[in-house]
Amino acid sequence: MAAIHERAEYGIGDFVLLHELSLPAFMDNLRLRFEKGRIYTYIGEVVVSVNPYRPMDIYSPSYVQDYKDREIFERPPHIFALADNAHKTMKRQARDTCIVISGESGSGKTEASKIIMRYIAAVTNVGGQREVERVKDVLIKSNNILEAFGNAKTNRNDNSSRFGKYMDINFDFKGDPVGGHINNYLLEKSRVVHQQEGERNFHSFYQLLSGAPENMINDMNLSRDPKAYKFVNQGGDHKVASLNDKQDFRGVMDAMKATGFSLDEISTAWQVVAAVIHLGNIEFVGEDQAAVSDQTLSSVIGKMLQVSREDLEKALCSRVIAAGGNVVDKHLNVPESIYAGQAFAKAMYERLFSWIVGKINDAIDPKHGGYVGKNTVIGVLDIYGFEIFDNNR
Ligand SMILES: Nc1ncnc2c1ncn2[C@@H]1O[C@H](COP(=O)(O)OP(=O)(O)OP(=O)(O)O)[C@@H](O)[C@H]1O
Repeated sequence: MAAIHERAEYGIGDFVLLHELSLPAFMDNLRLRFEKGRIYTYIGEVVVSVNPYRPMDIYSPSYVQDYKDREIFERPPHIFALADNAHKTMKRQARDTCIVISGESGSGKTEASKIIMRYIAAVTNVGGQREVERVKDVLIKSNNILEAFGNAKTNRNDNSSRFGKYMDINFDFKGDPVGGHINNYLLEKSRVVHQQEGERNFHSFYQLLSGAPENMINDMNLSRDPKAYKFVNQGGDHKVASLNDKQDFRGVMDAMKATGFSLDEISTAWQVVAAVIHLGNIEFVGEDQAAVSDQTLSSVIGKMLQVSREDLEKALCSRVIAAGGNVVDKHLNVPESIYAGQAFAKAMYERLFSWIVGKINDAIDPKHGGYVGKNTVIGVLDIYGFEIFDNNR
């Protein structure tokens, strides 16, 4: 049992063995263990994890070896044991397994899912097959891309996932990863046009502004200062000490290339981000019939989206109505056009995100590497945490 491997001073390693089953006893044990640097505690086969908010030297290769092919209660509580158990069960019983990670925002769910993936990557493919290495590489690198476009700084977490993720990793009969699939759901698209005090838009916007090379910035008619753009400056200070947007931009570019995005596709993705940034600054004039006030700006956005200025303005300032078999364009007034612009920005960004996830899925589709045999999956559900907003949109 877990307790055998840890001295009493570290508290009880499995809550099932607590002498008294009460909330205070539970919390006292959790606190004691945390103070002694033990962030993981079991409740049977469930792992309770307390976010240390500091790097811990407990994920190195020697720890991987300590947990590899062991039974869950053989070693002190660790998320590696859970990952190993899922992998072993799947292999031994040829049965699909699922790991559910839940907790409030900032509690460490996404980090936990990455630790699980890195553990699985470390203990598989002893044979060194190239395709398995490629799949593992894409699975790990795709996190950079997903986080750039789907994570944001919130008041609770500098790198908060603003979408839910369910990821399947497919394994062959030997237990080596041969592919995967990511289901994303409920991207918080309202953030594209509105951020609360102290929060930011998705990282991608700031990464583009600070990391893109000069010629790209010029081609997109951008200035580097987020304060110049309404959709990215509502939360106040855009600098986040724990993030390096410039460096992260390069990381995302590398990850996109490694995942199989063509240069053209990468450029298109950033152009959509630039178009959204510019869209926030569009203003409208007019009484009943709104018109875009700065046509130079609508030309720039049109260029990013490869549509004419006229078509873009029409999309923002009118809507199509079908009545009695007739289809007519109805002019919008200024508030309606502002609303249309915001809806357009949100829809475009959401589609961009889904398209990116689709591209990653193409790259890790088991059939991509020619795998046709039977496979089993480990599913990892990382569902975003609960928060209380001033305004729940
Ligand atoms: N095991 C860990 N070791 C060290 N630091 C950690 C660990 N887990 C989480 N952290 C720290 O806590 C931060 C928040 O964790 P994470 O983003 O995983 O939370 P989350 O539960 O996924 O939040 P959200 O629901 O907002 O996405 C991380 O950026 C990291 O700094």
